[in-house]
Amino acid sequence: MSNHPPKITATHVNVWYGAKKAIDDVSIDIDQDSVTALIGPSGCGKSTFLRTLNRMNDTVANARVQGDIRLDGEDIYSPDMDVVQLRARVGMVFQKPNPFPKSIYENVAYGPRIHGLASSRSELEGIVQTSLKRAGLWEEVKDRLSDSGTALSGGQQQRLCIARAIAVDPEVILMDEPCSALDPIATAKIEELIHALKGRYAIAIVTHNMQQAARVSQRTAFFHLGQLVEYGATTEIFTNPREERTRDYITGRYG
Ligand SMILES: Nc1ncnc2c1ncn2[C@@H]1O[C@H](COP(=O)(O)OP(=O)(O)OP(=O)(O)O)[C@@H](O)[C@H]1O
Repeated sequence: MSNHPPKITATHVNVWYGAKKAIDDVSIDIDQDSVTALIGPSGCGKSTFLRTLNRMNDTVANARVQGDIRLDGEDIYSPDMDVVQLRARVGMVFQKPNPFPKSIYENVAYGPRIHGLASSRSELEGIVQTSLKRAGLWEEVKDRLSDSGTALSGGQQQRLCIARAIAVDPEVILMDEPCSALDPIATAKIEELIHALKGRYAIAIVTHNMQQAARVSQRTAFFHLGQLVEYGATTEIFTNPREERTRDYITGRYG
C-alpha cells in the first residue's frame, strides 16, 4: 500500500435524492498509488458515491450531498472551489462511451485548449499524441485523427474518452462501469490500460463484475443499501471478508 497520504479523503458522506437517502455516512480514503474498486448490488449507491468525488451530483437537480470530501486536503465542496477545474483534476469515464461528435483529434484537444494547457499548436499536438498513447489508442488512430470519434468501435471510443480525460492532466480518474458496454476483448484492453495507468493517476472504478474488481484493483469497497459495509485490500475482501454481507455478495448469494 501507499506511502503517500490519501489522494482523496471522504468523511461522513451522505447523499439524498429528494427525501430518499442514497448514501449513508460513508467514509473512504482513495489511495494515490492504488486502483480502488467500488462493488455492490444494483442500486446500492456506488455510482452516486463515485459522483460525489468530482461533484458530478451538482448536475442532478434533486441531489444533496453532505459531509467532507478533500482532494489533497482541499475541501472540494468549498464555495471557493472552481468546479470546472475540479473536474479536470478528477476526470470521469462513463458506462457508455460518450465521445463528442467531432474528430478524434478534437475530442482530445478540446479540454487542453479550453484549459489553456498548450501555448502553441505543436504543443497541443504533443498533448493529443501523448494522451492517445497513454490511453493505448495511438497506433490504431494515428493515421485517421480527423475521422469522427463516433466512428470508432465501442472499445476504441472508451479509450478515446480515457485519452480525453488524460489530456487535461488529471490527478484522479473515476470510472463508472467503463466496460459494461464492451465485449470481452475490448474489456481486456481497458483492464490492461487501468494497470498501465495505475500509479500515475489515482483510480476509482465502479464495477458490477467481481472478477474485474479482483483483477484490476488493490483496494475494494463493498457497498450495500447506501452503506459502506467493508473496505480493505482486494485480496482480503475476496478471500477473507470480515462481514457476512460481503461474504454473501462475493459468493453470489445476492446482487
Ligand atoms: N437522479 C436520481 N434521482 C432519484 N434517485 C436516484 C437518482 N440516481 C440514483 N437514484 C437512486 O439512488 C440509489 C443509488 O443509485 P446508484 O445509481 O448510485 O446505485 P448503483 O449502486 O450505482 O447502481 P447500479 O449498479 O444499478 O448502477 C438507487 O436507489 C437509485 O434508484
